[in-house]
Amino acid sequence: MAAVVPVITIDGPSGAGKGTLCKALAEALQWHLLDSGAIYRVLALAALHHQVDISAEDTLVPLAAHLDVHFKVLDGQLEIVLEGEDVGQEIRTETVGNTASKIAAFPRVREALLRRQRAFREAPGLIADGRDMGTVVFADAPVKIFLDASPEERAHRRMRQLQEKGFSVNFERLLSEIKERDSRDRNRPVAPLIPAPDALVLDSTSMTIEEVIAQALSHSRRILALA
Ligand SMILES: Nc1ncnc2c1ncn2[C@@H]1O[C@H](COP(=O)(O)OP(=O)(O)O)[C@@H](O)[C@H]1O
Ligand SMILES: Nc1ccn([C@@H]2O[C@H](COP(=O)(O)OP(=O)(O)O)[C@@H](O)[C@H]2O)c(=O)n1
Repeated sequence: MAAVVPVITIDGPSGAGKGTLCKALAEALQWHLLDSGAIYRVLALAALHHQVDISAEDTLVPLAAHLDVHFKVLDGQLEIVLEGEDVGQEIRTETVGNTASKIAAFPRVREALLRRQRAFREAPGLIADGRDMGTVVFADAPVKIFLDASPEERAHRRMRQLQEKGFSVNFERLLSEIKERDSRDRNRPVAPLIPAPDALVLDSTSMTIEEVIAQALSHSRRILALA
């Protein structure tokens, strides 16, 4: 029987540091990486491009099922290609993030993206970044981490990150968007954002990136009995 490929799931709200932690874990362990939020963001962008009504689940489901998206690594950089176009930058705006959060509340949209996400599980292992990685998509994962931080800290982090990318941002608006998105992600009936019962919960509000990485790595190594 083929060995089950191990998965480390990292779930949590926007700006908690999931992407940063996942990249560091993937590099340290030389494992594959799934940014599931990018898939929801690409779907949101496709819906906006095609002027699909984002409140209509019936029209979003076929779009999700046939989404023409490819993830390519070029010169060590991840390219996200939607219908032949690199959309790596375009999907990072808060407008796209908010739209993603709205369409992610539809159960059949989530269902249509399940197989695509599970296909990332390849040897030697996968680091999976999202909201429902440990509760739904990879519920059998041996290592689950729920990364959190206060909304204010997350809004500060997001503001600095967006400013570095050249976007102009308003802190108060960002904070209220983060709170609105949190509430939608936590309160939806399907795959809500909650820690899996067997997840290690890390509150990174007062932790440096290095501390978060060190704790996550030692927890993972202990469970997976890695050197
Ligand atoms: N512990 C931390 N302390 C300070 N800044 C952090 C920390 N973790 C991540 N960041 C920064 O916060 C921003 C958001 O992190 P990111 O990994 O994109 O979050 P997420 O994927 O959860 O939305 C990035 O600019 C990142 O460098
Ligand atoms: N596994 C996932 C990943 C993202 N999402 C949705 O997609 C949106 C964008 O995800 P993201 O991970 O890129 O967001 P950030 O945490 O980077 O802001 C989230 O607000 C969620 O609503 C989800 O529902 N399930």
